[in-house]
Amino acid sequence: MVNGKDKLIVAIDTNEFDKAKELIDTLENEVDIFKVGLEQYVATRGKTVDYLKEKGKKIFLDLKFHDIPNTMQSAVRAAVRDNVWLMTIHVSDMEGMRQCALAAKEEAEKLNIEKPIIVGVTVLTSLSNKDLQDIGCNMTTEELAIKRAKLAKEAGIDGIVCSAQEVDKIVEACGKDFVTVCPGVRPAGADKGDQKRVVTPADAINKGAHYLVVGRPITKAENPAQLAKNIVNEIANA
Ligand SMILES: O=C(O)c1cc(=O)[nH]c(=O)n1[C@@H]1O[C@H](COP(=O)(O)O)[C@@H](O)[C@H]1O
Repeated sequence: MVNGKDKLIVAIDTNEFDKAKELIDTLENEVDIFKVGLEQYVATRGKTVDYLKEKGKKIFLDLKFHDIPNTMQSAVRAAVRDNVWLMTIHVSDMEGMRQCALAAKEEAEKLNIEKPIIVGVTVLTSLSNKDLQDIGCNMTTEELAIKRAKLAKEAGIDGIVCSAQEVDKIVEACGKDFVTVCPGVRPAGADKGDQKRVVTPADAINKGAHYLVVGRPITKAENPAQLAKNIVNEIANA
């Protein structure tokens, strides 16, 4: 039986530090891994990262770097120095991804600390096939996610972010040690919000996802700790 707490990542998407702190305190017994994303990081200038460190929690820094190779690798080095556990870049050109993978390794070795896991975002879970067509991409979300996962692996990135809808195909293509992080997770009957490719926690685990990212279903719940507990149990029983 898997430990649900090792698989659940809660996204603290709020633009106030006090609200983030309140959520972290409320969830501290149920959740070990928290995601600090763009909204929270920019609004609080990274203050939440410091608070999570004080609490001894694992930090997923989700800033989805995408830029020229030199800028990306330099930002990755800074994140390594901040000692985060996992971080995102976008699956982009091979040179950019290769430089990020190398930079993380070099910087961690220099500091003698554990290298953060680097994952590349394949196709956002808020996108559908039609959205891809609209921006000039004639592939399905699944085809593009698999293609990008293979590219990330070839470039030396540790894993990817994808919808659990396609995670089984990615595990098949890239192997079960290639880290898979799946947002767009919704307990049965929960509001989808802007997510289009959603999967329940149990189905995501059964399809091979290593980590599940859940935000609003927990953070907007009347009792976030209870919701987190339910999801942890659903993962463990999957
Ligand atoms: O990189 C991510 O974490 C991410 C990638 C993706 O494809 N889809 C996606 O929703 N996310 C993030 O996962 C979280 C999902 O939040 P909820 O939709 O509220 O559960 C948000 O913080 C998103 O920024």
